[in-house]
Amino acid sequence: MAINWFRAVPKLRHSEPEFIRSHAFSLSFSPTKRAFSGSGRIATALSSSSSSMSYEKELAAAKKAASLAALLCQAILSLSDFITFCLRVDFKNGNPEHKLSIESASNSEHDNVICDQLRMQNICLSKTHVVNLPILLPFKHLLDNESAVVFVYHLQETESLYFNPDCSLSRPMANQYNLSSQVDFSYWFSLLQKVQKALLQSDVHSKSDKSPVTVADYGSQAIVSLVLERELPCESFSLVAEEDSGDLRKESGQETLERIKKLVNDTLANSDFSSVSNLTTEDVLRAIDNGKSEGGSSGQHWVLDPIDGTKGFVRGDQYAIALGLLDEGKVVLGVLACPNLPLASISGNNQHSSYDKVGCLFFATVGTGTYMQPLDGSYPIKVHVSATENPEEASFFESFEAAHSLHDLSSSIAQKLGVKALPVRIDSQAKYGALSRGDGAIYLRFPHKGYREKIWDHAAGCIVVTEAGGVVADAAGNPLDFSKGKYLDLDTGIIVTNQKLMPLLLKAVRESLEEKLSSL
Ligand SMILES: Nc1ncnc2c1ncn2[C@@H]1O[C@H](COP(=O)(O)O)[C@@H](O)[C@H]1OP(=O)(O)O
Ligand SMILES: [Mg+2]
Repeated sequence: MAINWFRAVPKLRHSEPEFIRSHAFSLSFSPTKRAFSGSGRIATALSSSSSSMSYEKELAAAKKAASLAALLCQAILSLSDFITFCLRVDFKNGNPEHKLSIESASNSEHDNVICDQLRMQNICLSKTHVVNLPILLPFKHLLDNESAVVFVYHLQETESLYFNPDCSLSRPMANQYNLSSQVDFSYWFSLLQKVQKALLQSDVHSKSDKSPVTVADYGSQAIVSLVLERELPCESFSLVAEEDSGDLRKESGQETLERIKKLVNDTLANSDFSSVSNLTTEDVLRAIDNGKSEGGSSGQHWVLDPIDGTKGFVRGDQYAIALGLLDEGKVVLGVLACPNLPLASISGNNQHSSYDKVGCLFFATVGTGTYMQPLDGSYPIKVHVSATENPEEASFFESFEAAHSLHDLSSSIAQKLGVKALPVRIDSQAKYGALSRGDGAIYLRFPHKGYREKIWDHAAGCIVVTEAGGVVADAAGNPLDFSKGKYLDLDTGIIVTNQKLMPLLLKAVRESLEEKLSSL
């Protein structure tokens, strides 16, 4: 039995009559489900928060926009004519120069170029072969590197093979294929040597303008921009976003633009925005270019990363659609859609989860806490950062990509703190989401010298963590300043943890940075 809780029209900052009518809602509490439910567009948000109504309208629009963009990205990932195969060889020696990455689209020039090159090497590599190819080779001999990771993709299947310096395979791959380090890799060694030669000879590792990530990036930005504009009609709508339409307006961008238009229209047609789904290419370009704002310290600015963690997206791992709202230079609202993030904990200590349910939406408004909602639309729950005071129990997150953050420095900091667990390496602001629900207790990010952090890479994540009780700071302990335009003014790194661990973490960071400096 559901108890009728109340029926109300929320107090609004902007009081358009039409808006008020459409946002009247009813809210009920079900003792059996122990949850609120409701009708009306912001009932879900209200069921989880009643203390501050000021950003409800924006939050509802942002959740909708991010969820739709996530849907678009997932749809793109599942399109068979986009990702027929992708072979990526990533040398884990911390040197970004040593990367070899192929993205390919069916019947595209890339497929043909790769296959031609391989044929010249007497390797007949059809798409099926690529998919079934268990690339088991000792990269150590091949490239004289410490270790290597090879990813083979086909549609949504992703297999990650970890090779250790002794040529053995790391789990779970070894288990999956029932292999041991005694397996003779010599055949694969010679095959892959040829594959590598072919790949290096072919000029295919430039980003294709038809690559799924390009289409998803632009498509996601167009959708978020359209939904926000539609839901929040306001003269001073301002969006600071990563992409602009420059390349799409060129002759060479026309085919990609058509694909984006179709995917955006299809996504909108299947949503409650079906009335906006007949967009022309000009509409799409205009929506993308809405994101040209520079941000700053006055007024309101939406901040969007349409696909944060593009490397993870291509690899089939973690990525996020990250949307924040700045009000007078402060982040007041954040939504993170993480389509591949398991609902269960991904902490280094969680050995048991099968991760069969994925897709999380994290959202927070200032002063009301952080909520996590499965992307399938079921009820949100309030989340909190880990309460641990003991660094030995704390597992920590860092970038998957060694090129994005100094793994050695994180390892030195973790060692000083006495952290026992291995680092959890995942892409994108999904790290902030996972941290906000206590999967791990620390996030360390130390980009290589010269890299400038952008506001869209941290705005949403920052409020999601702080509203869950965490602290986000630069390496000196200062809060991040989002009021300076597109960039964060940082020259060190970003550290995140709970309030109790922050003093210890800051001390370890300071000592490790000093050691690093003195060793130069
Ligand atoms: N050299 C770099 N150093 C640090 N971060 C980078 C670098 N290059 C790109 N990024 C950005 O880091 C973010 C992903 O970080 P993480 O390693 O945590 O997944 C992305 O926003 C990515 O940009 P982009 O969004 O353009 O791919
Ligand atoms: Mg990003």
